[in-house]
Amino acid sequence: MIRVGQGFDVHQFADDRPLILGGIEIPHSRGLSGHSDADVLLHAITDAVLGALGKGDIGTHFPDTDPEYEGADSAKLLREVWLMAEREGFSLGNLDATVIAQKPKMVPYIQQIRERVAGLLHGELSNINIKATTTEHLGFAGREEGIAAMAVVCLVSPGK
Ligand SMILES: Nc1ccn([C@@H]2O[C@H](COP(=O)(O)O)[C@@H](O)[C@H]2O)c(=O)n1
Ligand SMILES: C[C@@]1(CO)OP(=O)(O)OP(=O)(O)OC[C@H]1O
Repeated sequence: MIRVGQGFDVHQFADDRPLILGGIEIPHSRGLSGHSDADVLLHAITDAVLGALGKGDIGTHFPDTDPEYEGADSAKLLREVWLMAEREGFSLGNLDATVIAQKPKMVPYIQQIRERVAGLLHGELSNINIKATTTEHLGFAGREEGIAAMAVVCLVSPGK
């Protein structure tokens, strides 16, 4: 069986926060605001996995009104969701994600993020593509007000 899901998320920049993207800390003058660590890329991937499973979205499973998730490590949230997928017999077919950010330059960190995501999803590097684009200074990302991320995930399970 093959299941496909997509995810999209946005977080606003905030001073005095580390920038966590794809489960790693990226050197930058500002981080992102959020109830959790605000890892916008892992949130998009988490939503894509939940979408593929037909199980709602990240806010339903981990409400931003629940103090348990205040400052949460988004890698742990993704691991929890990925365990649901594995329990249903799925493994990663492939994942493709895009970070939409005017800054910082993501290219130097893409490989490290791929390795981190591969570890979280028990996937092979060759099945995990992470890329980045600016918006040519247009819109909220272009004005460096925030970062967006989108992800598409394909899950596969043997049989049918
Ligand atoms: N935050 C970003 C944005 C883009 N890149 C890399 O630059 C390339 C060109 O971006 P454009 O938005 O001008 O098309 C893009 O393909 C990425 O390789 C980046 O590293 N970090
Ligand atoms: C991750 C959660 C939970 O801490 O909070 P945020 O970091 O605010 O992220 P968002 O993508 O707005 O929604 C999902 C959440 O409920």
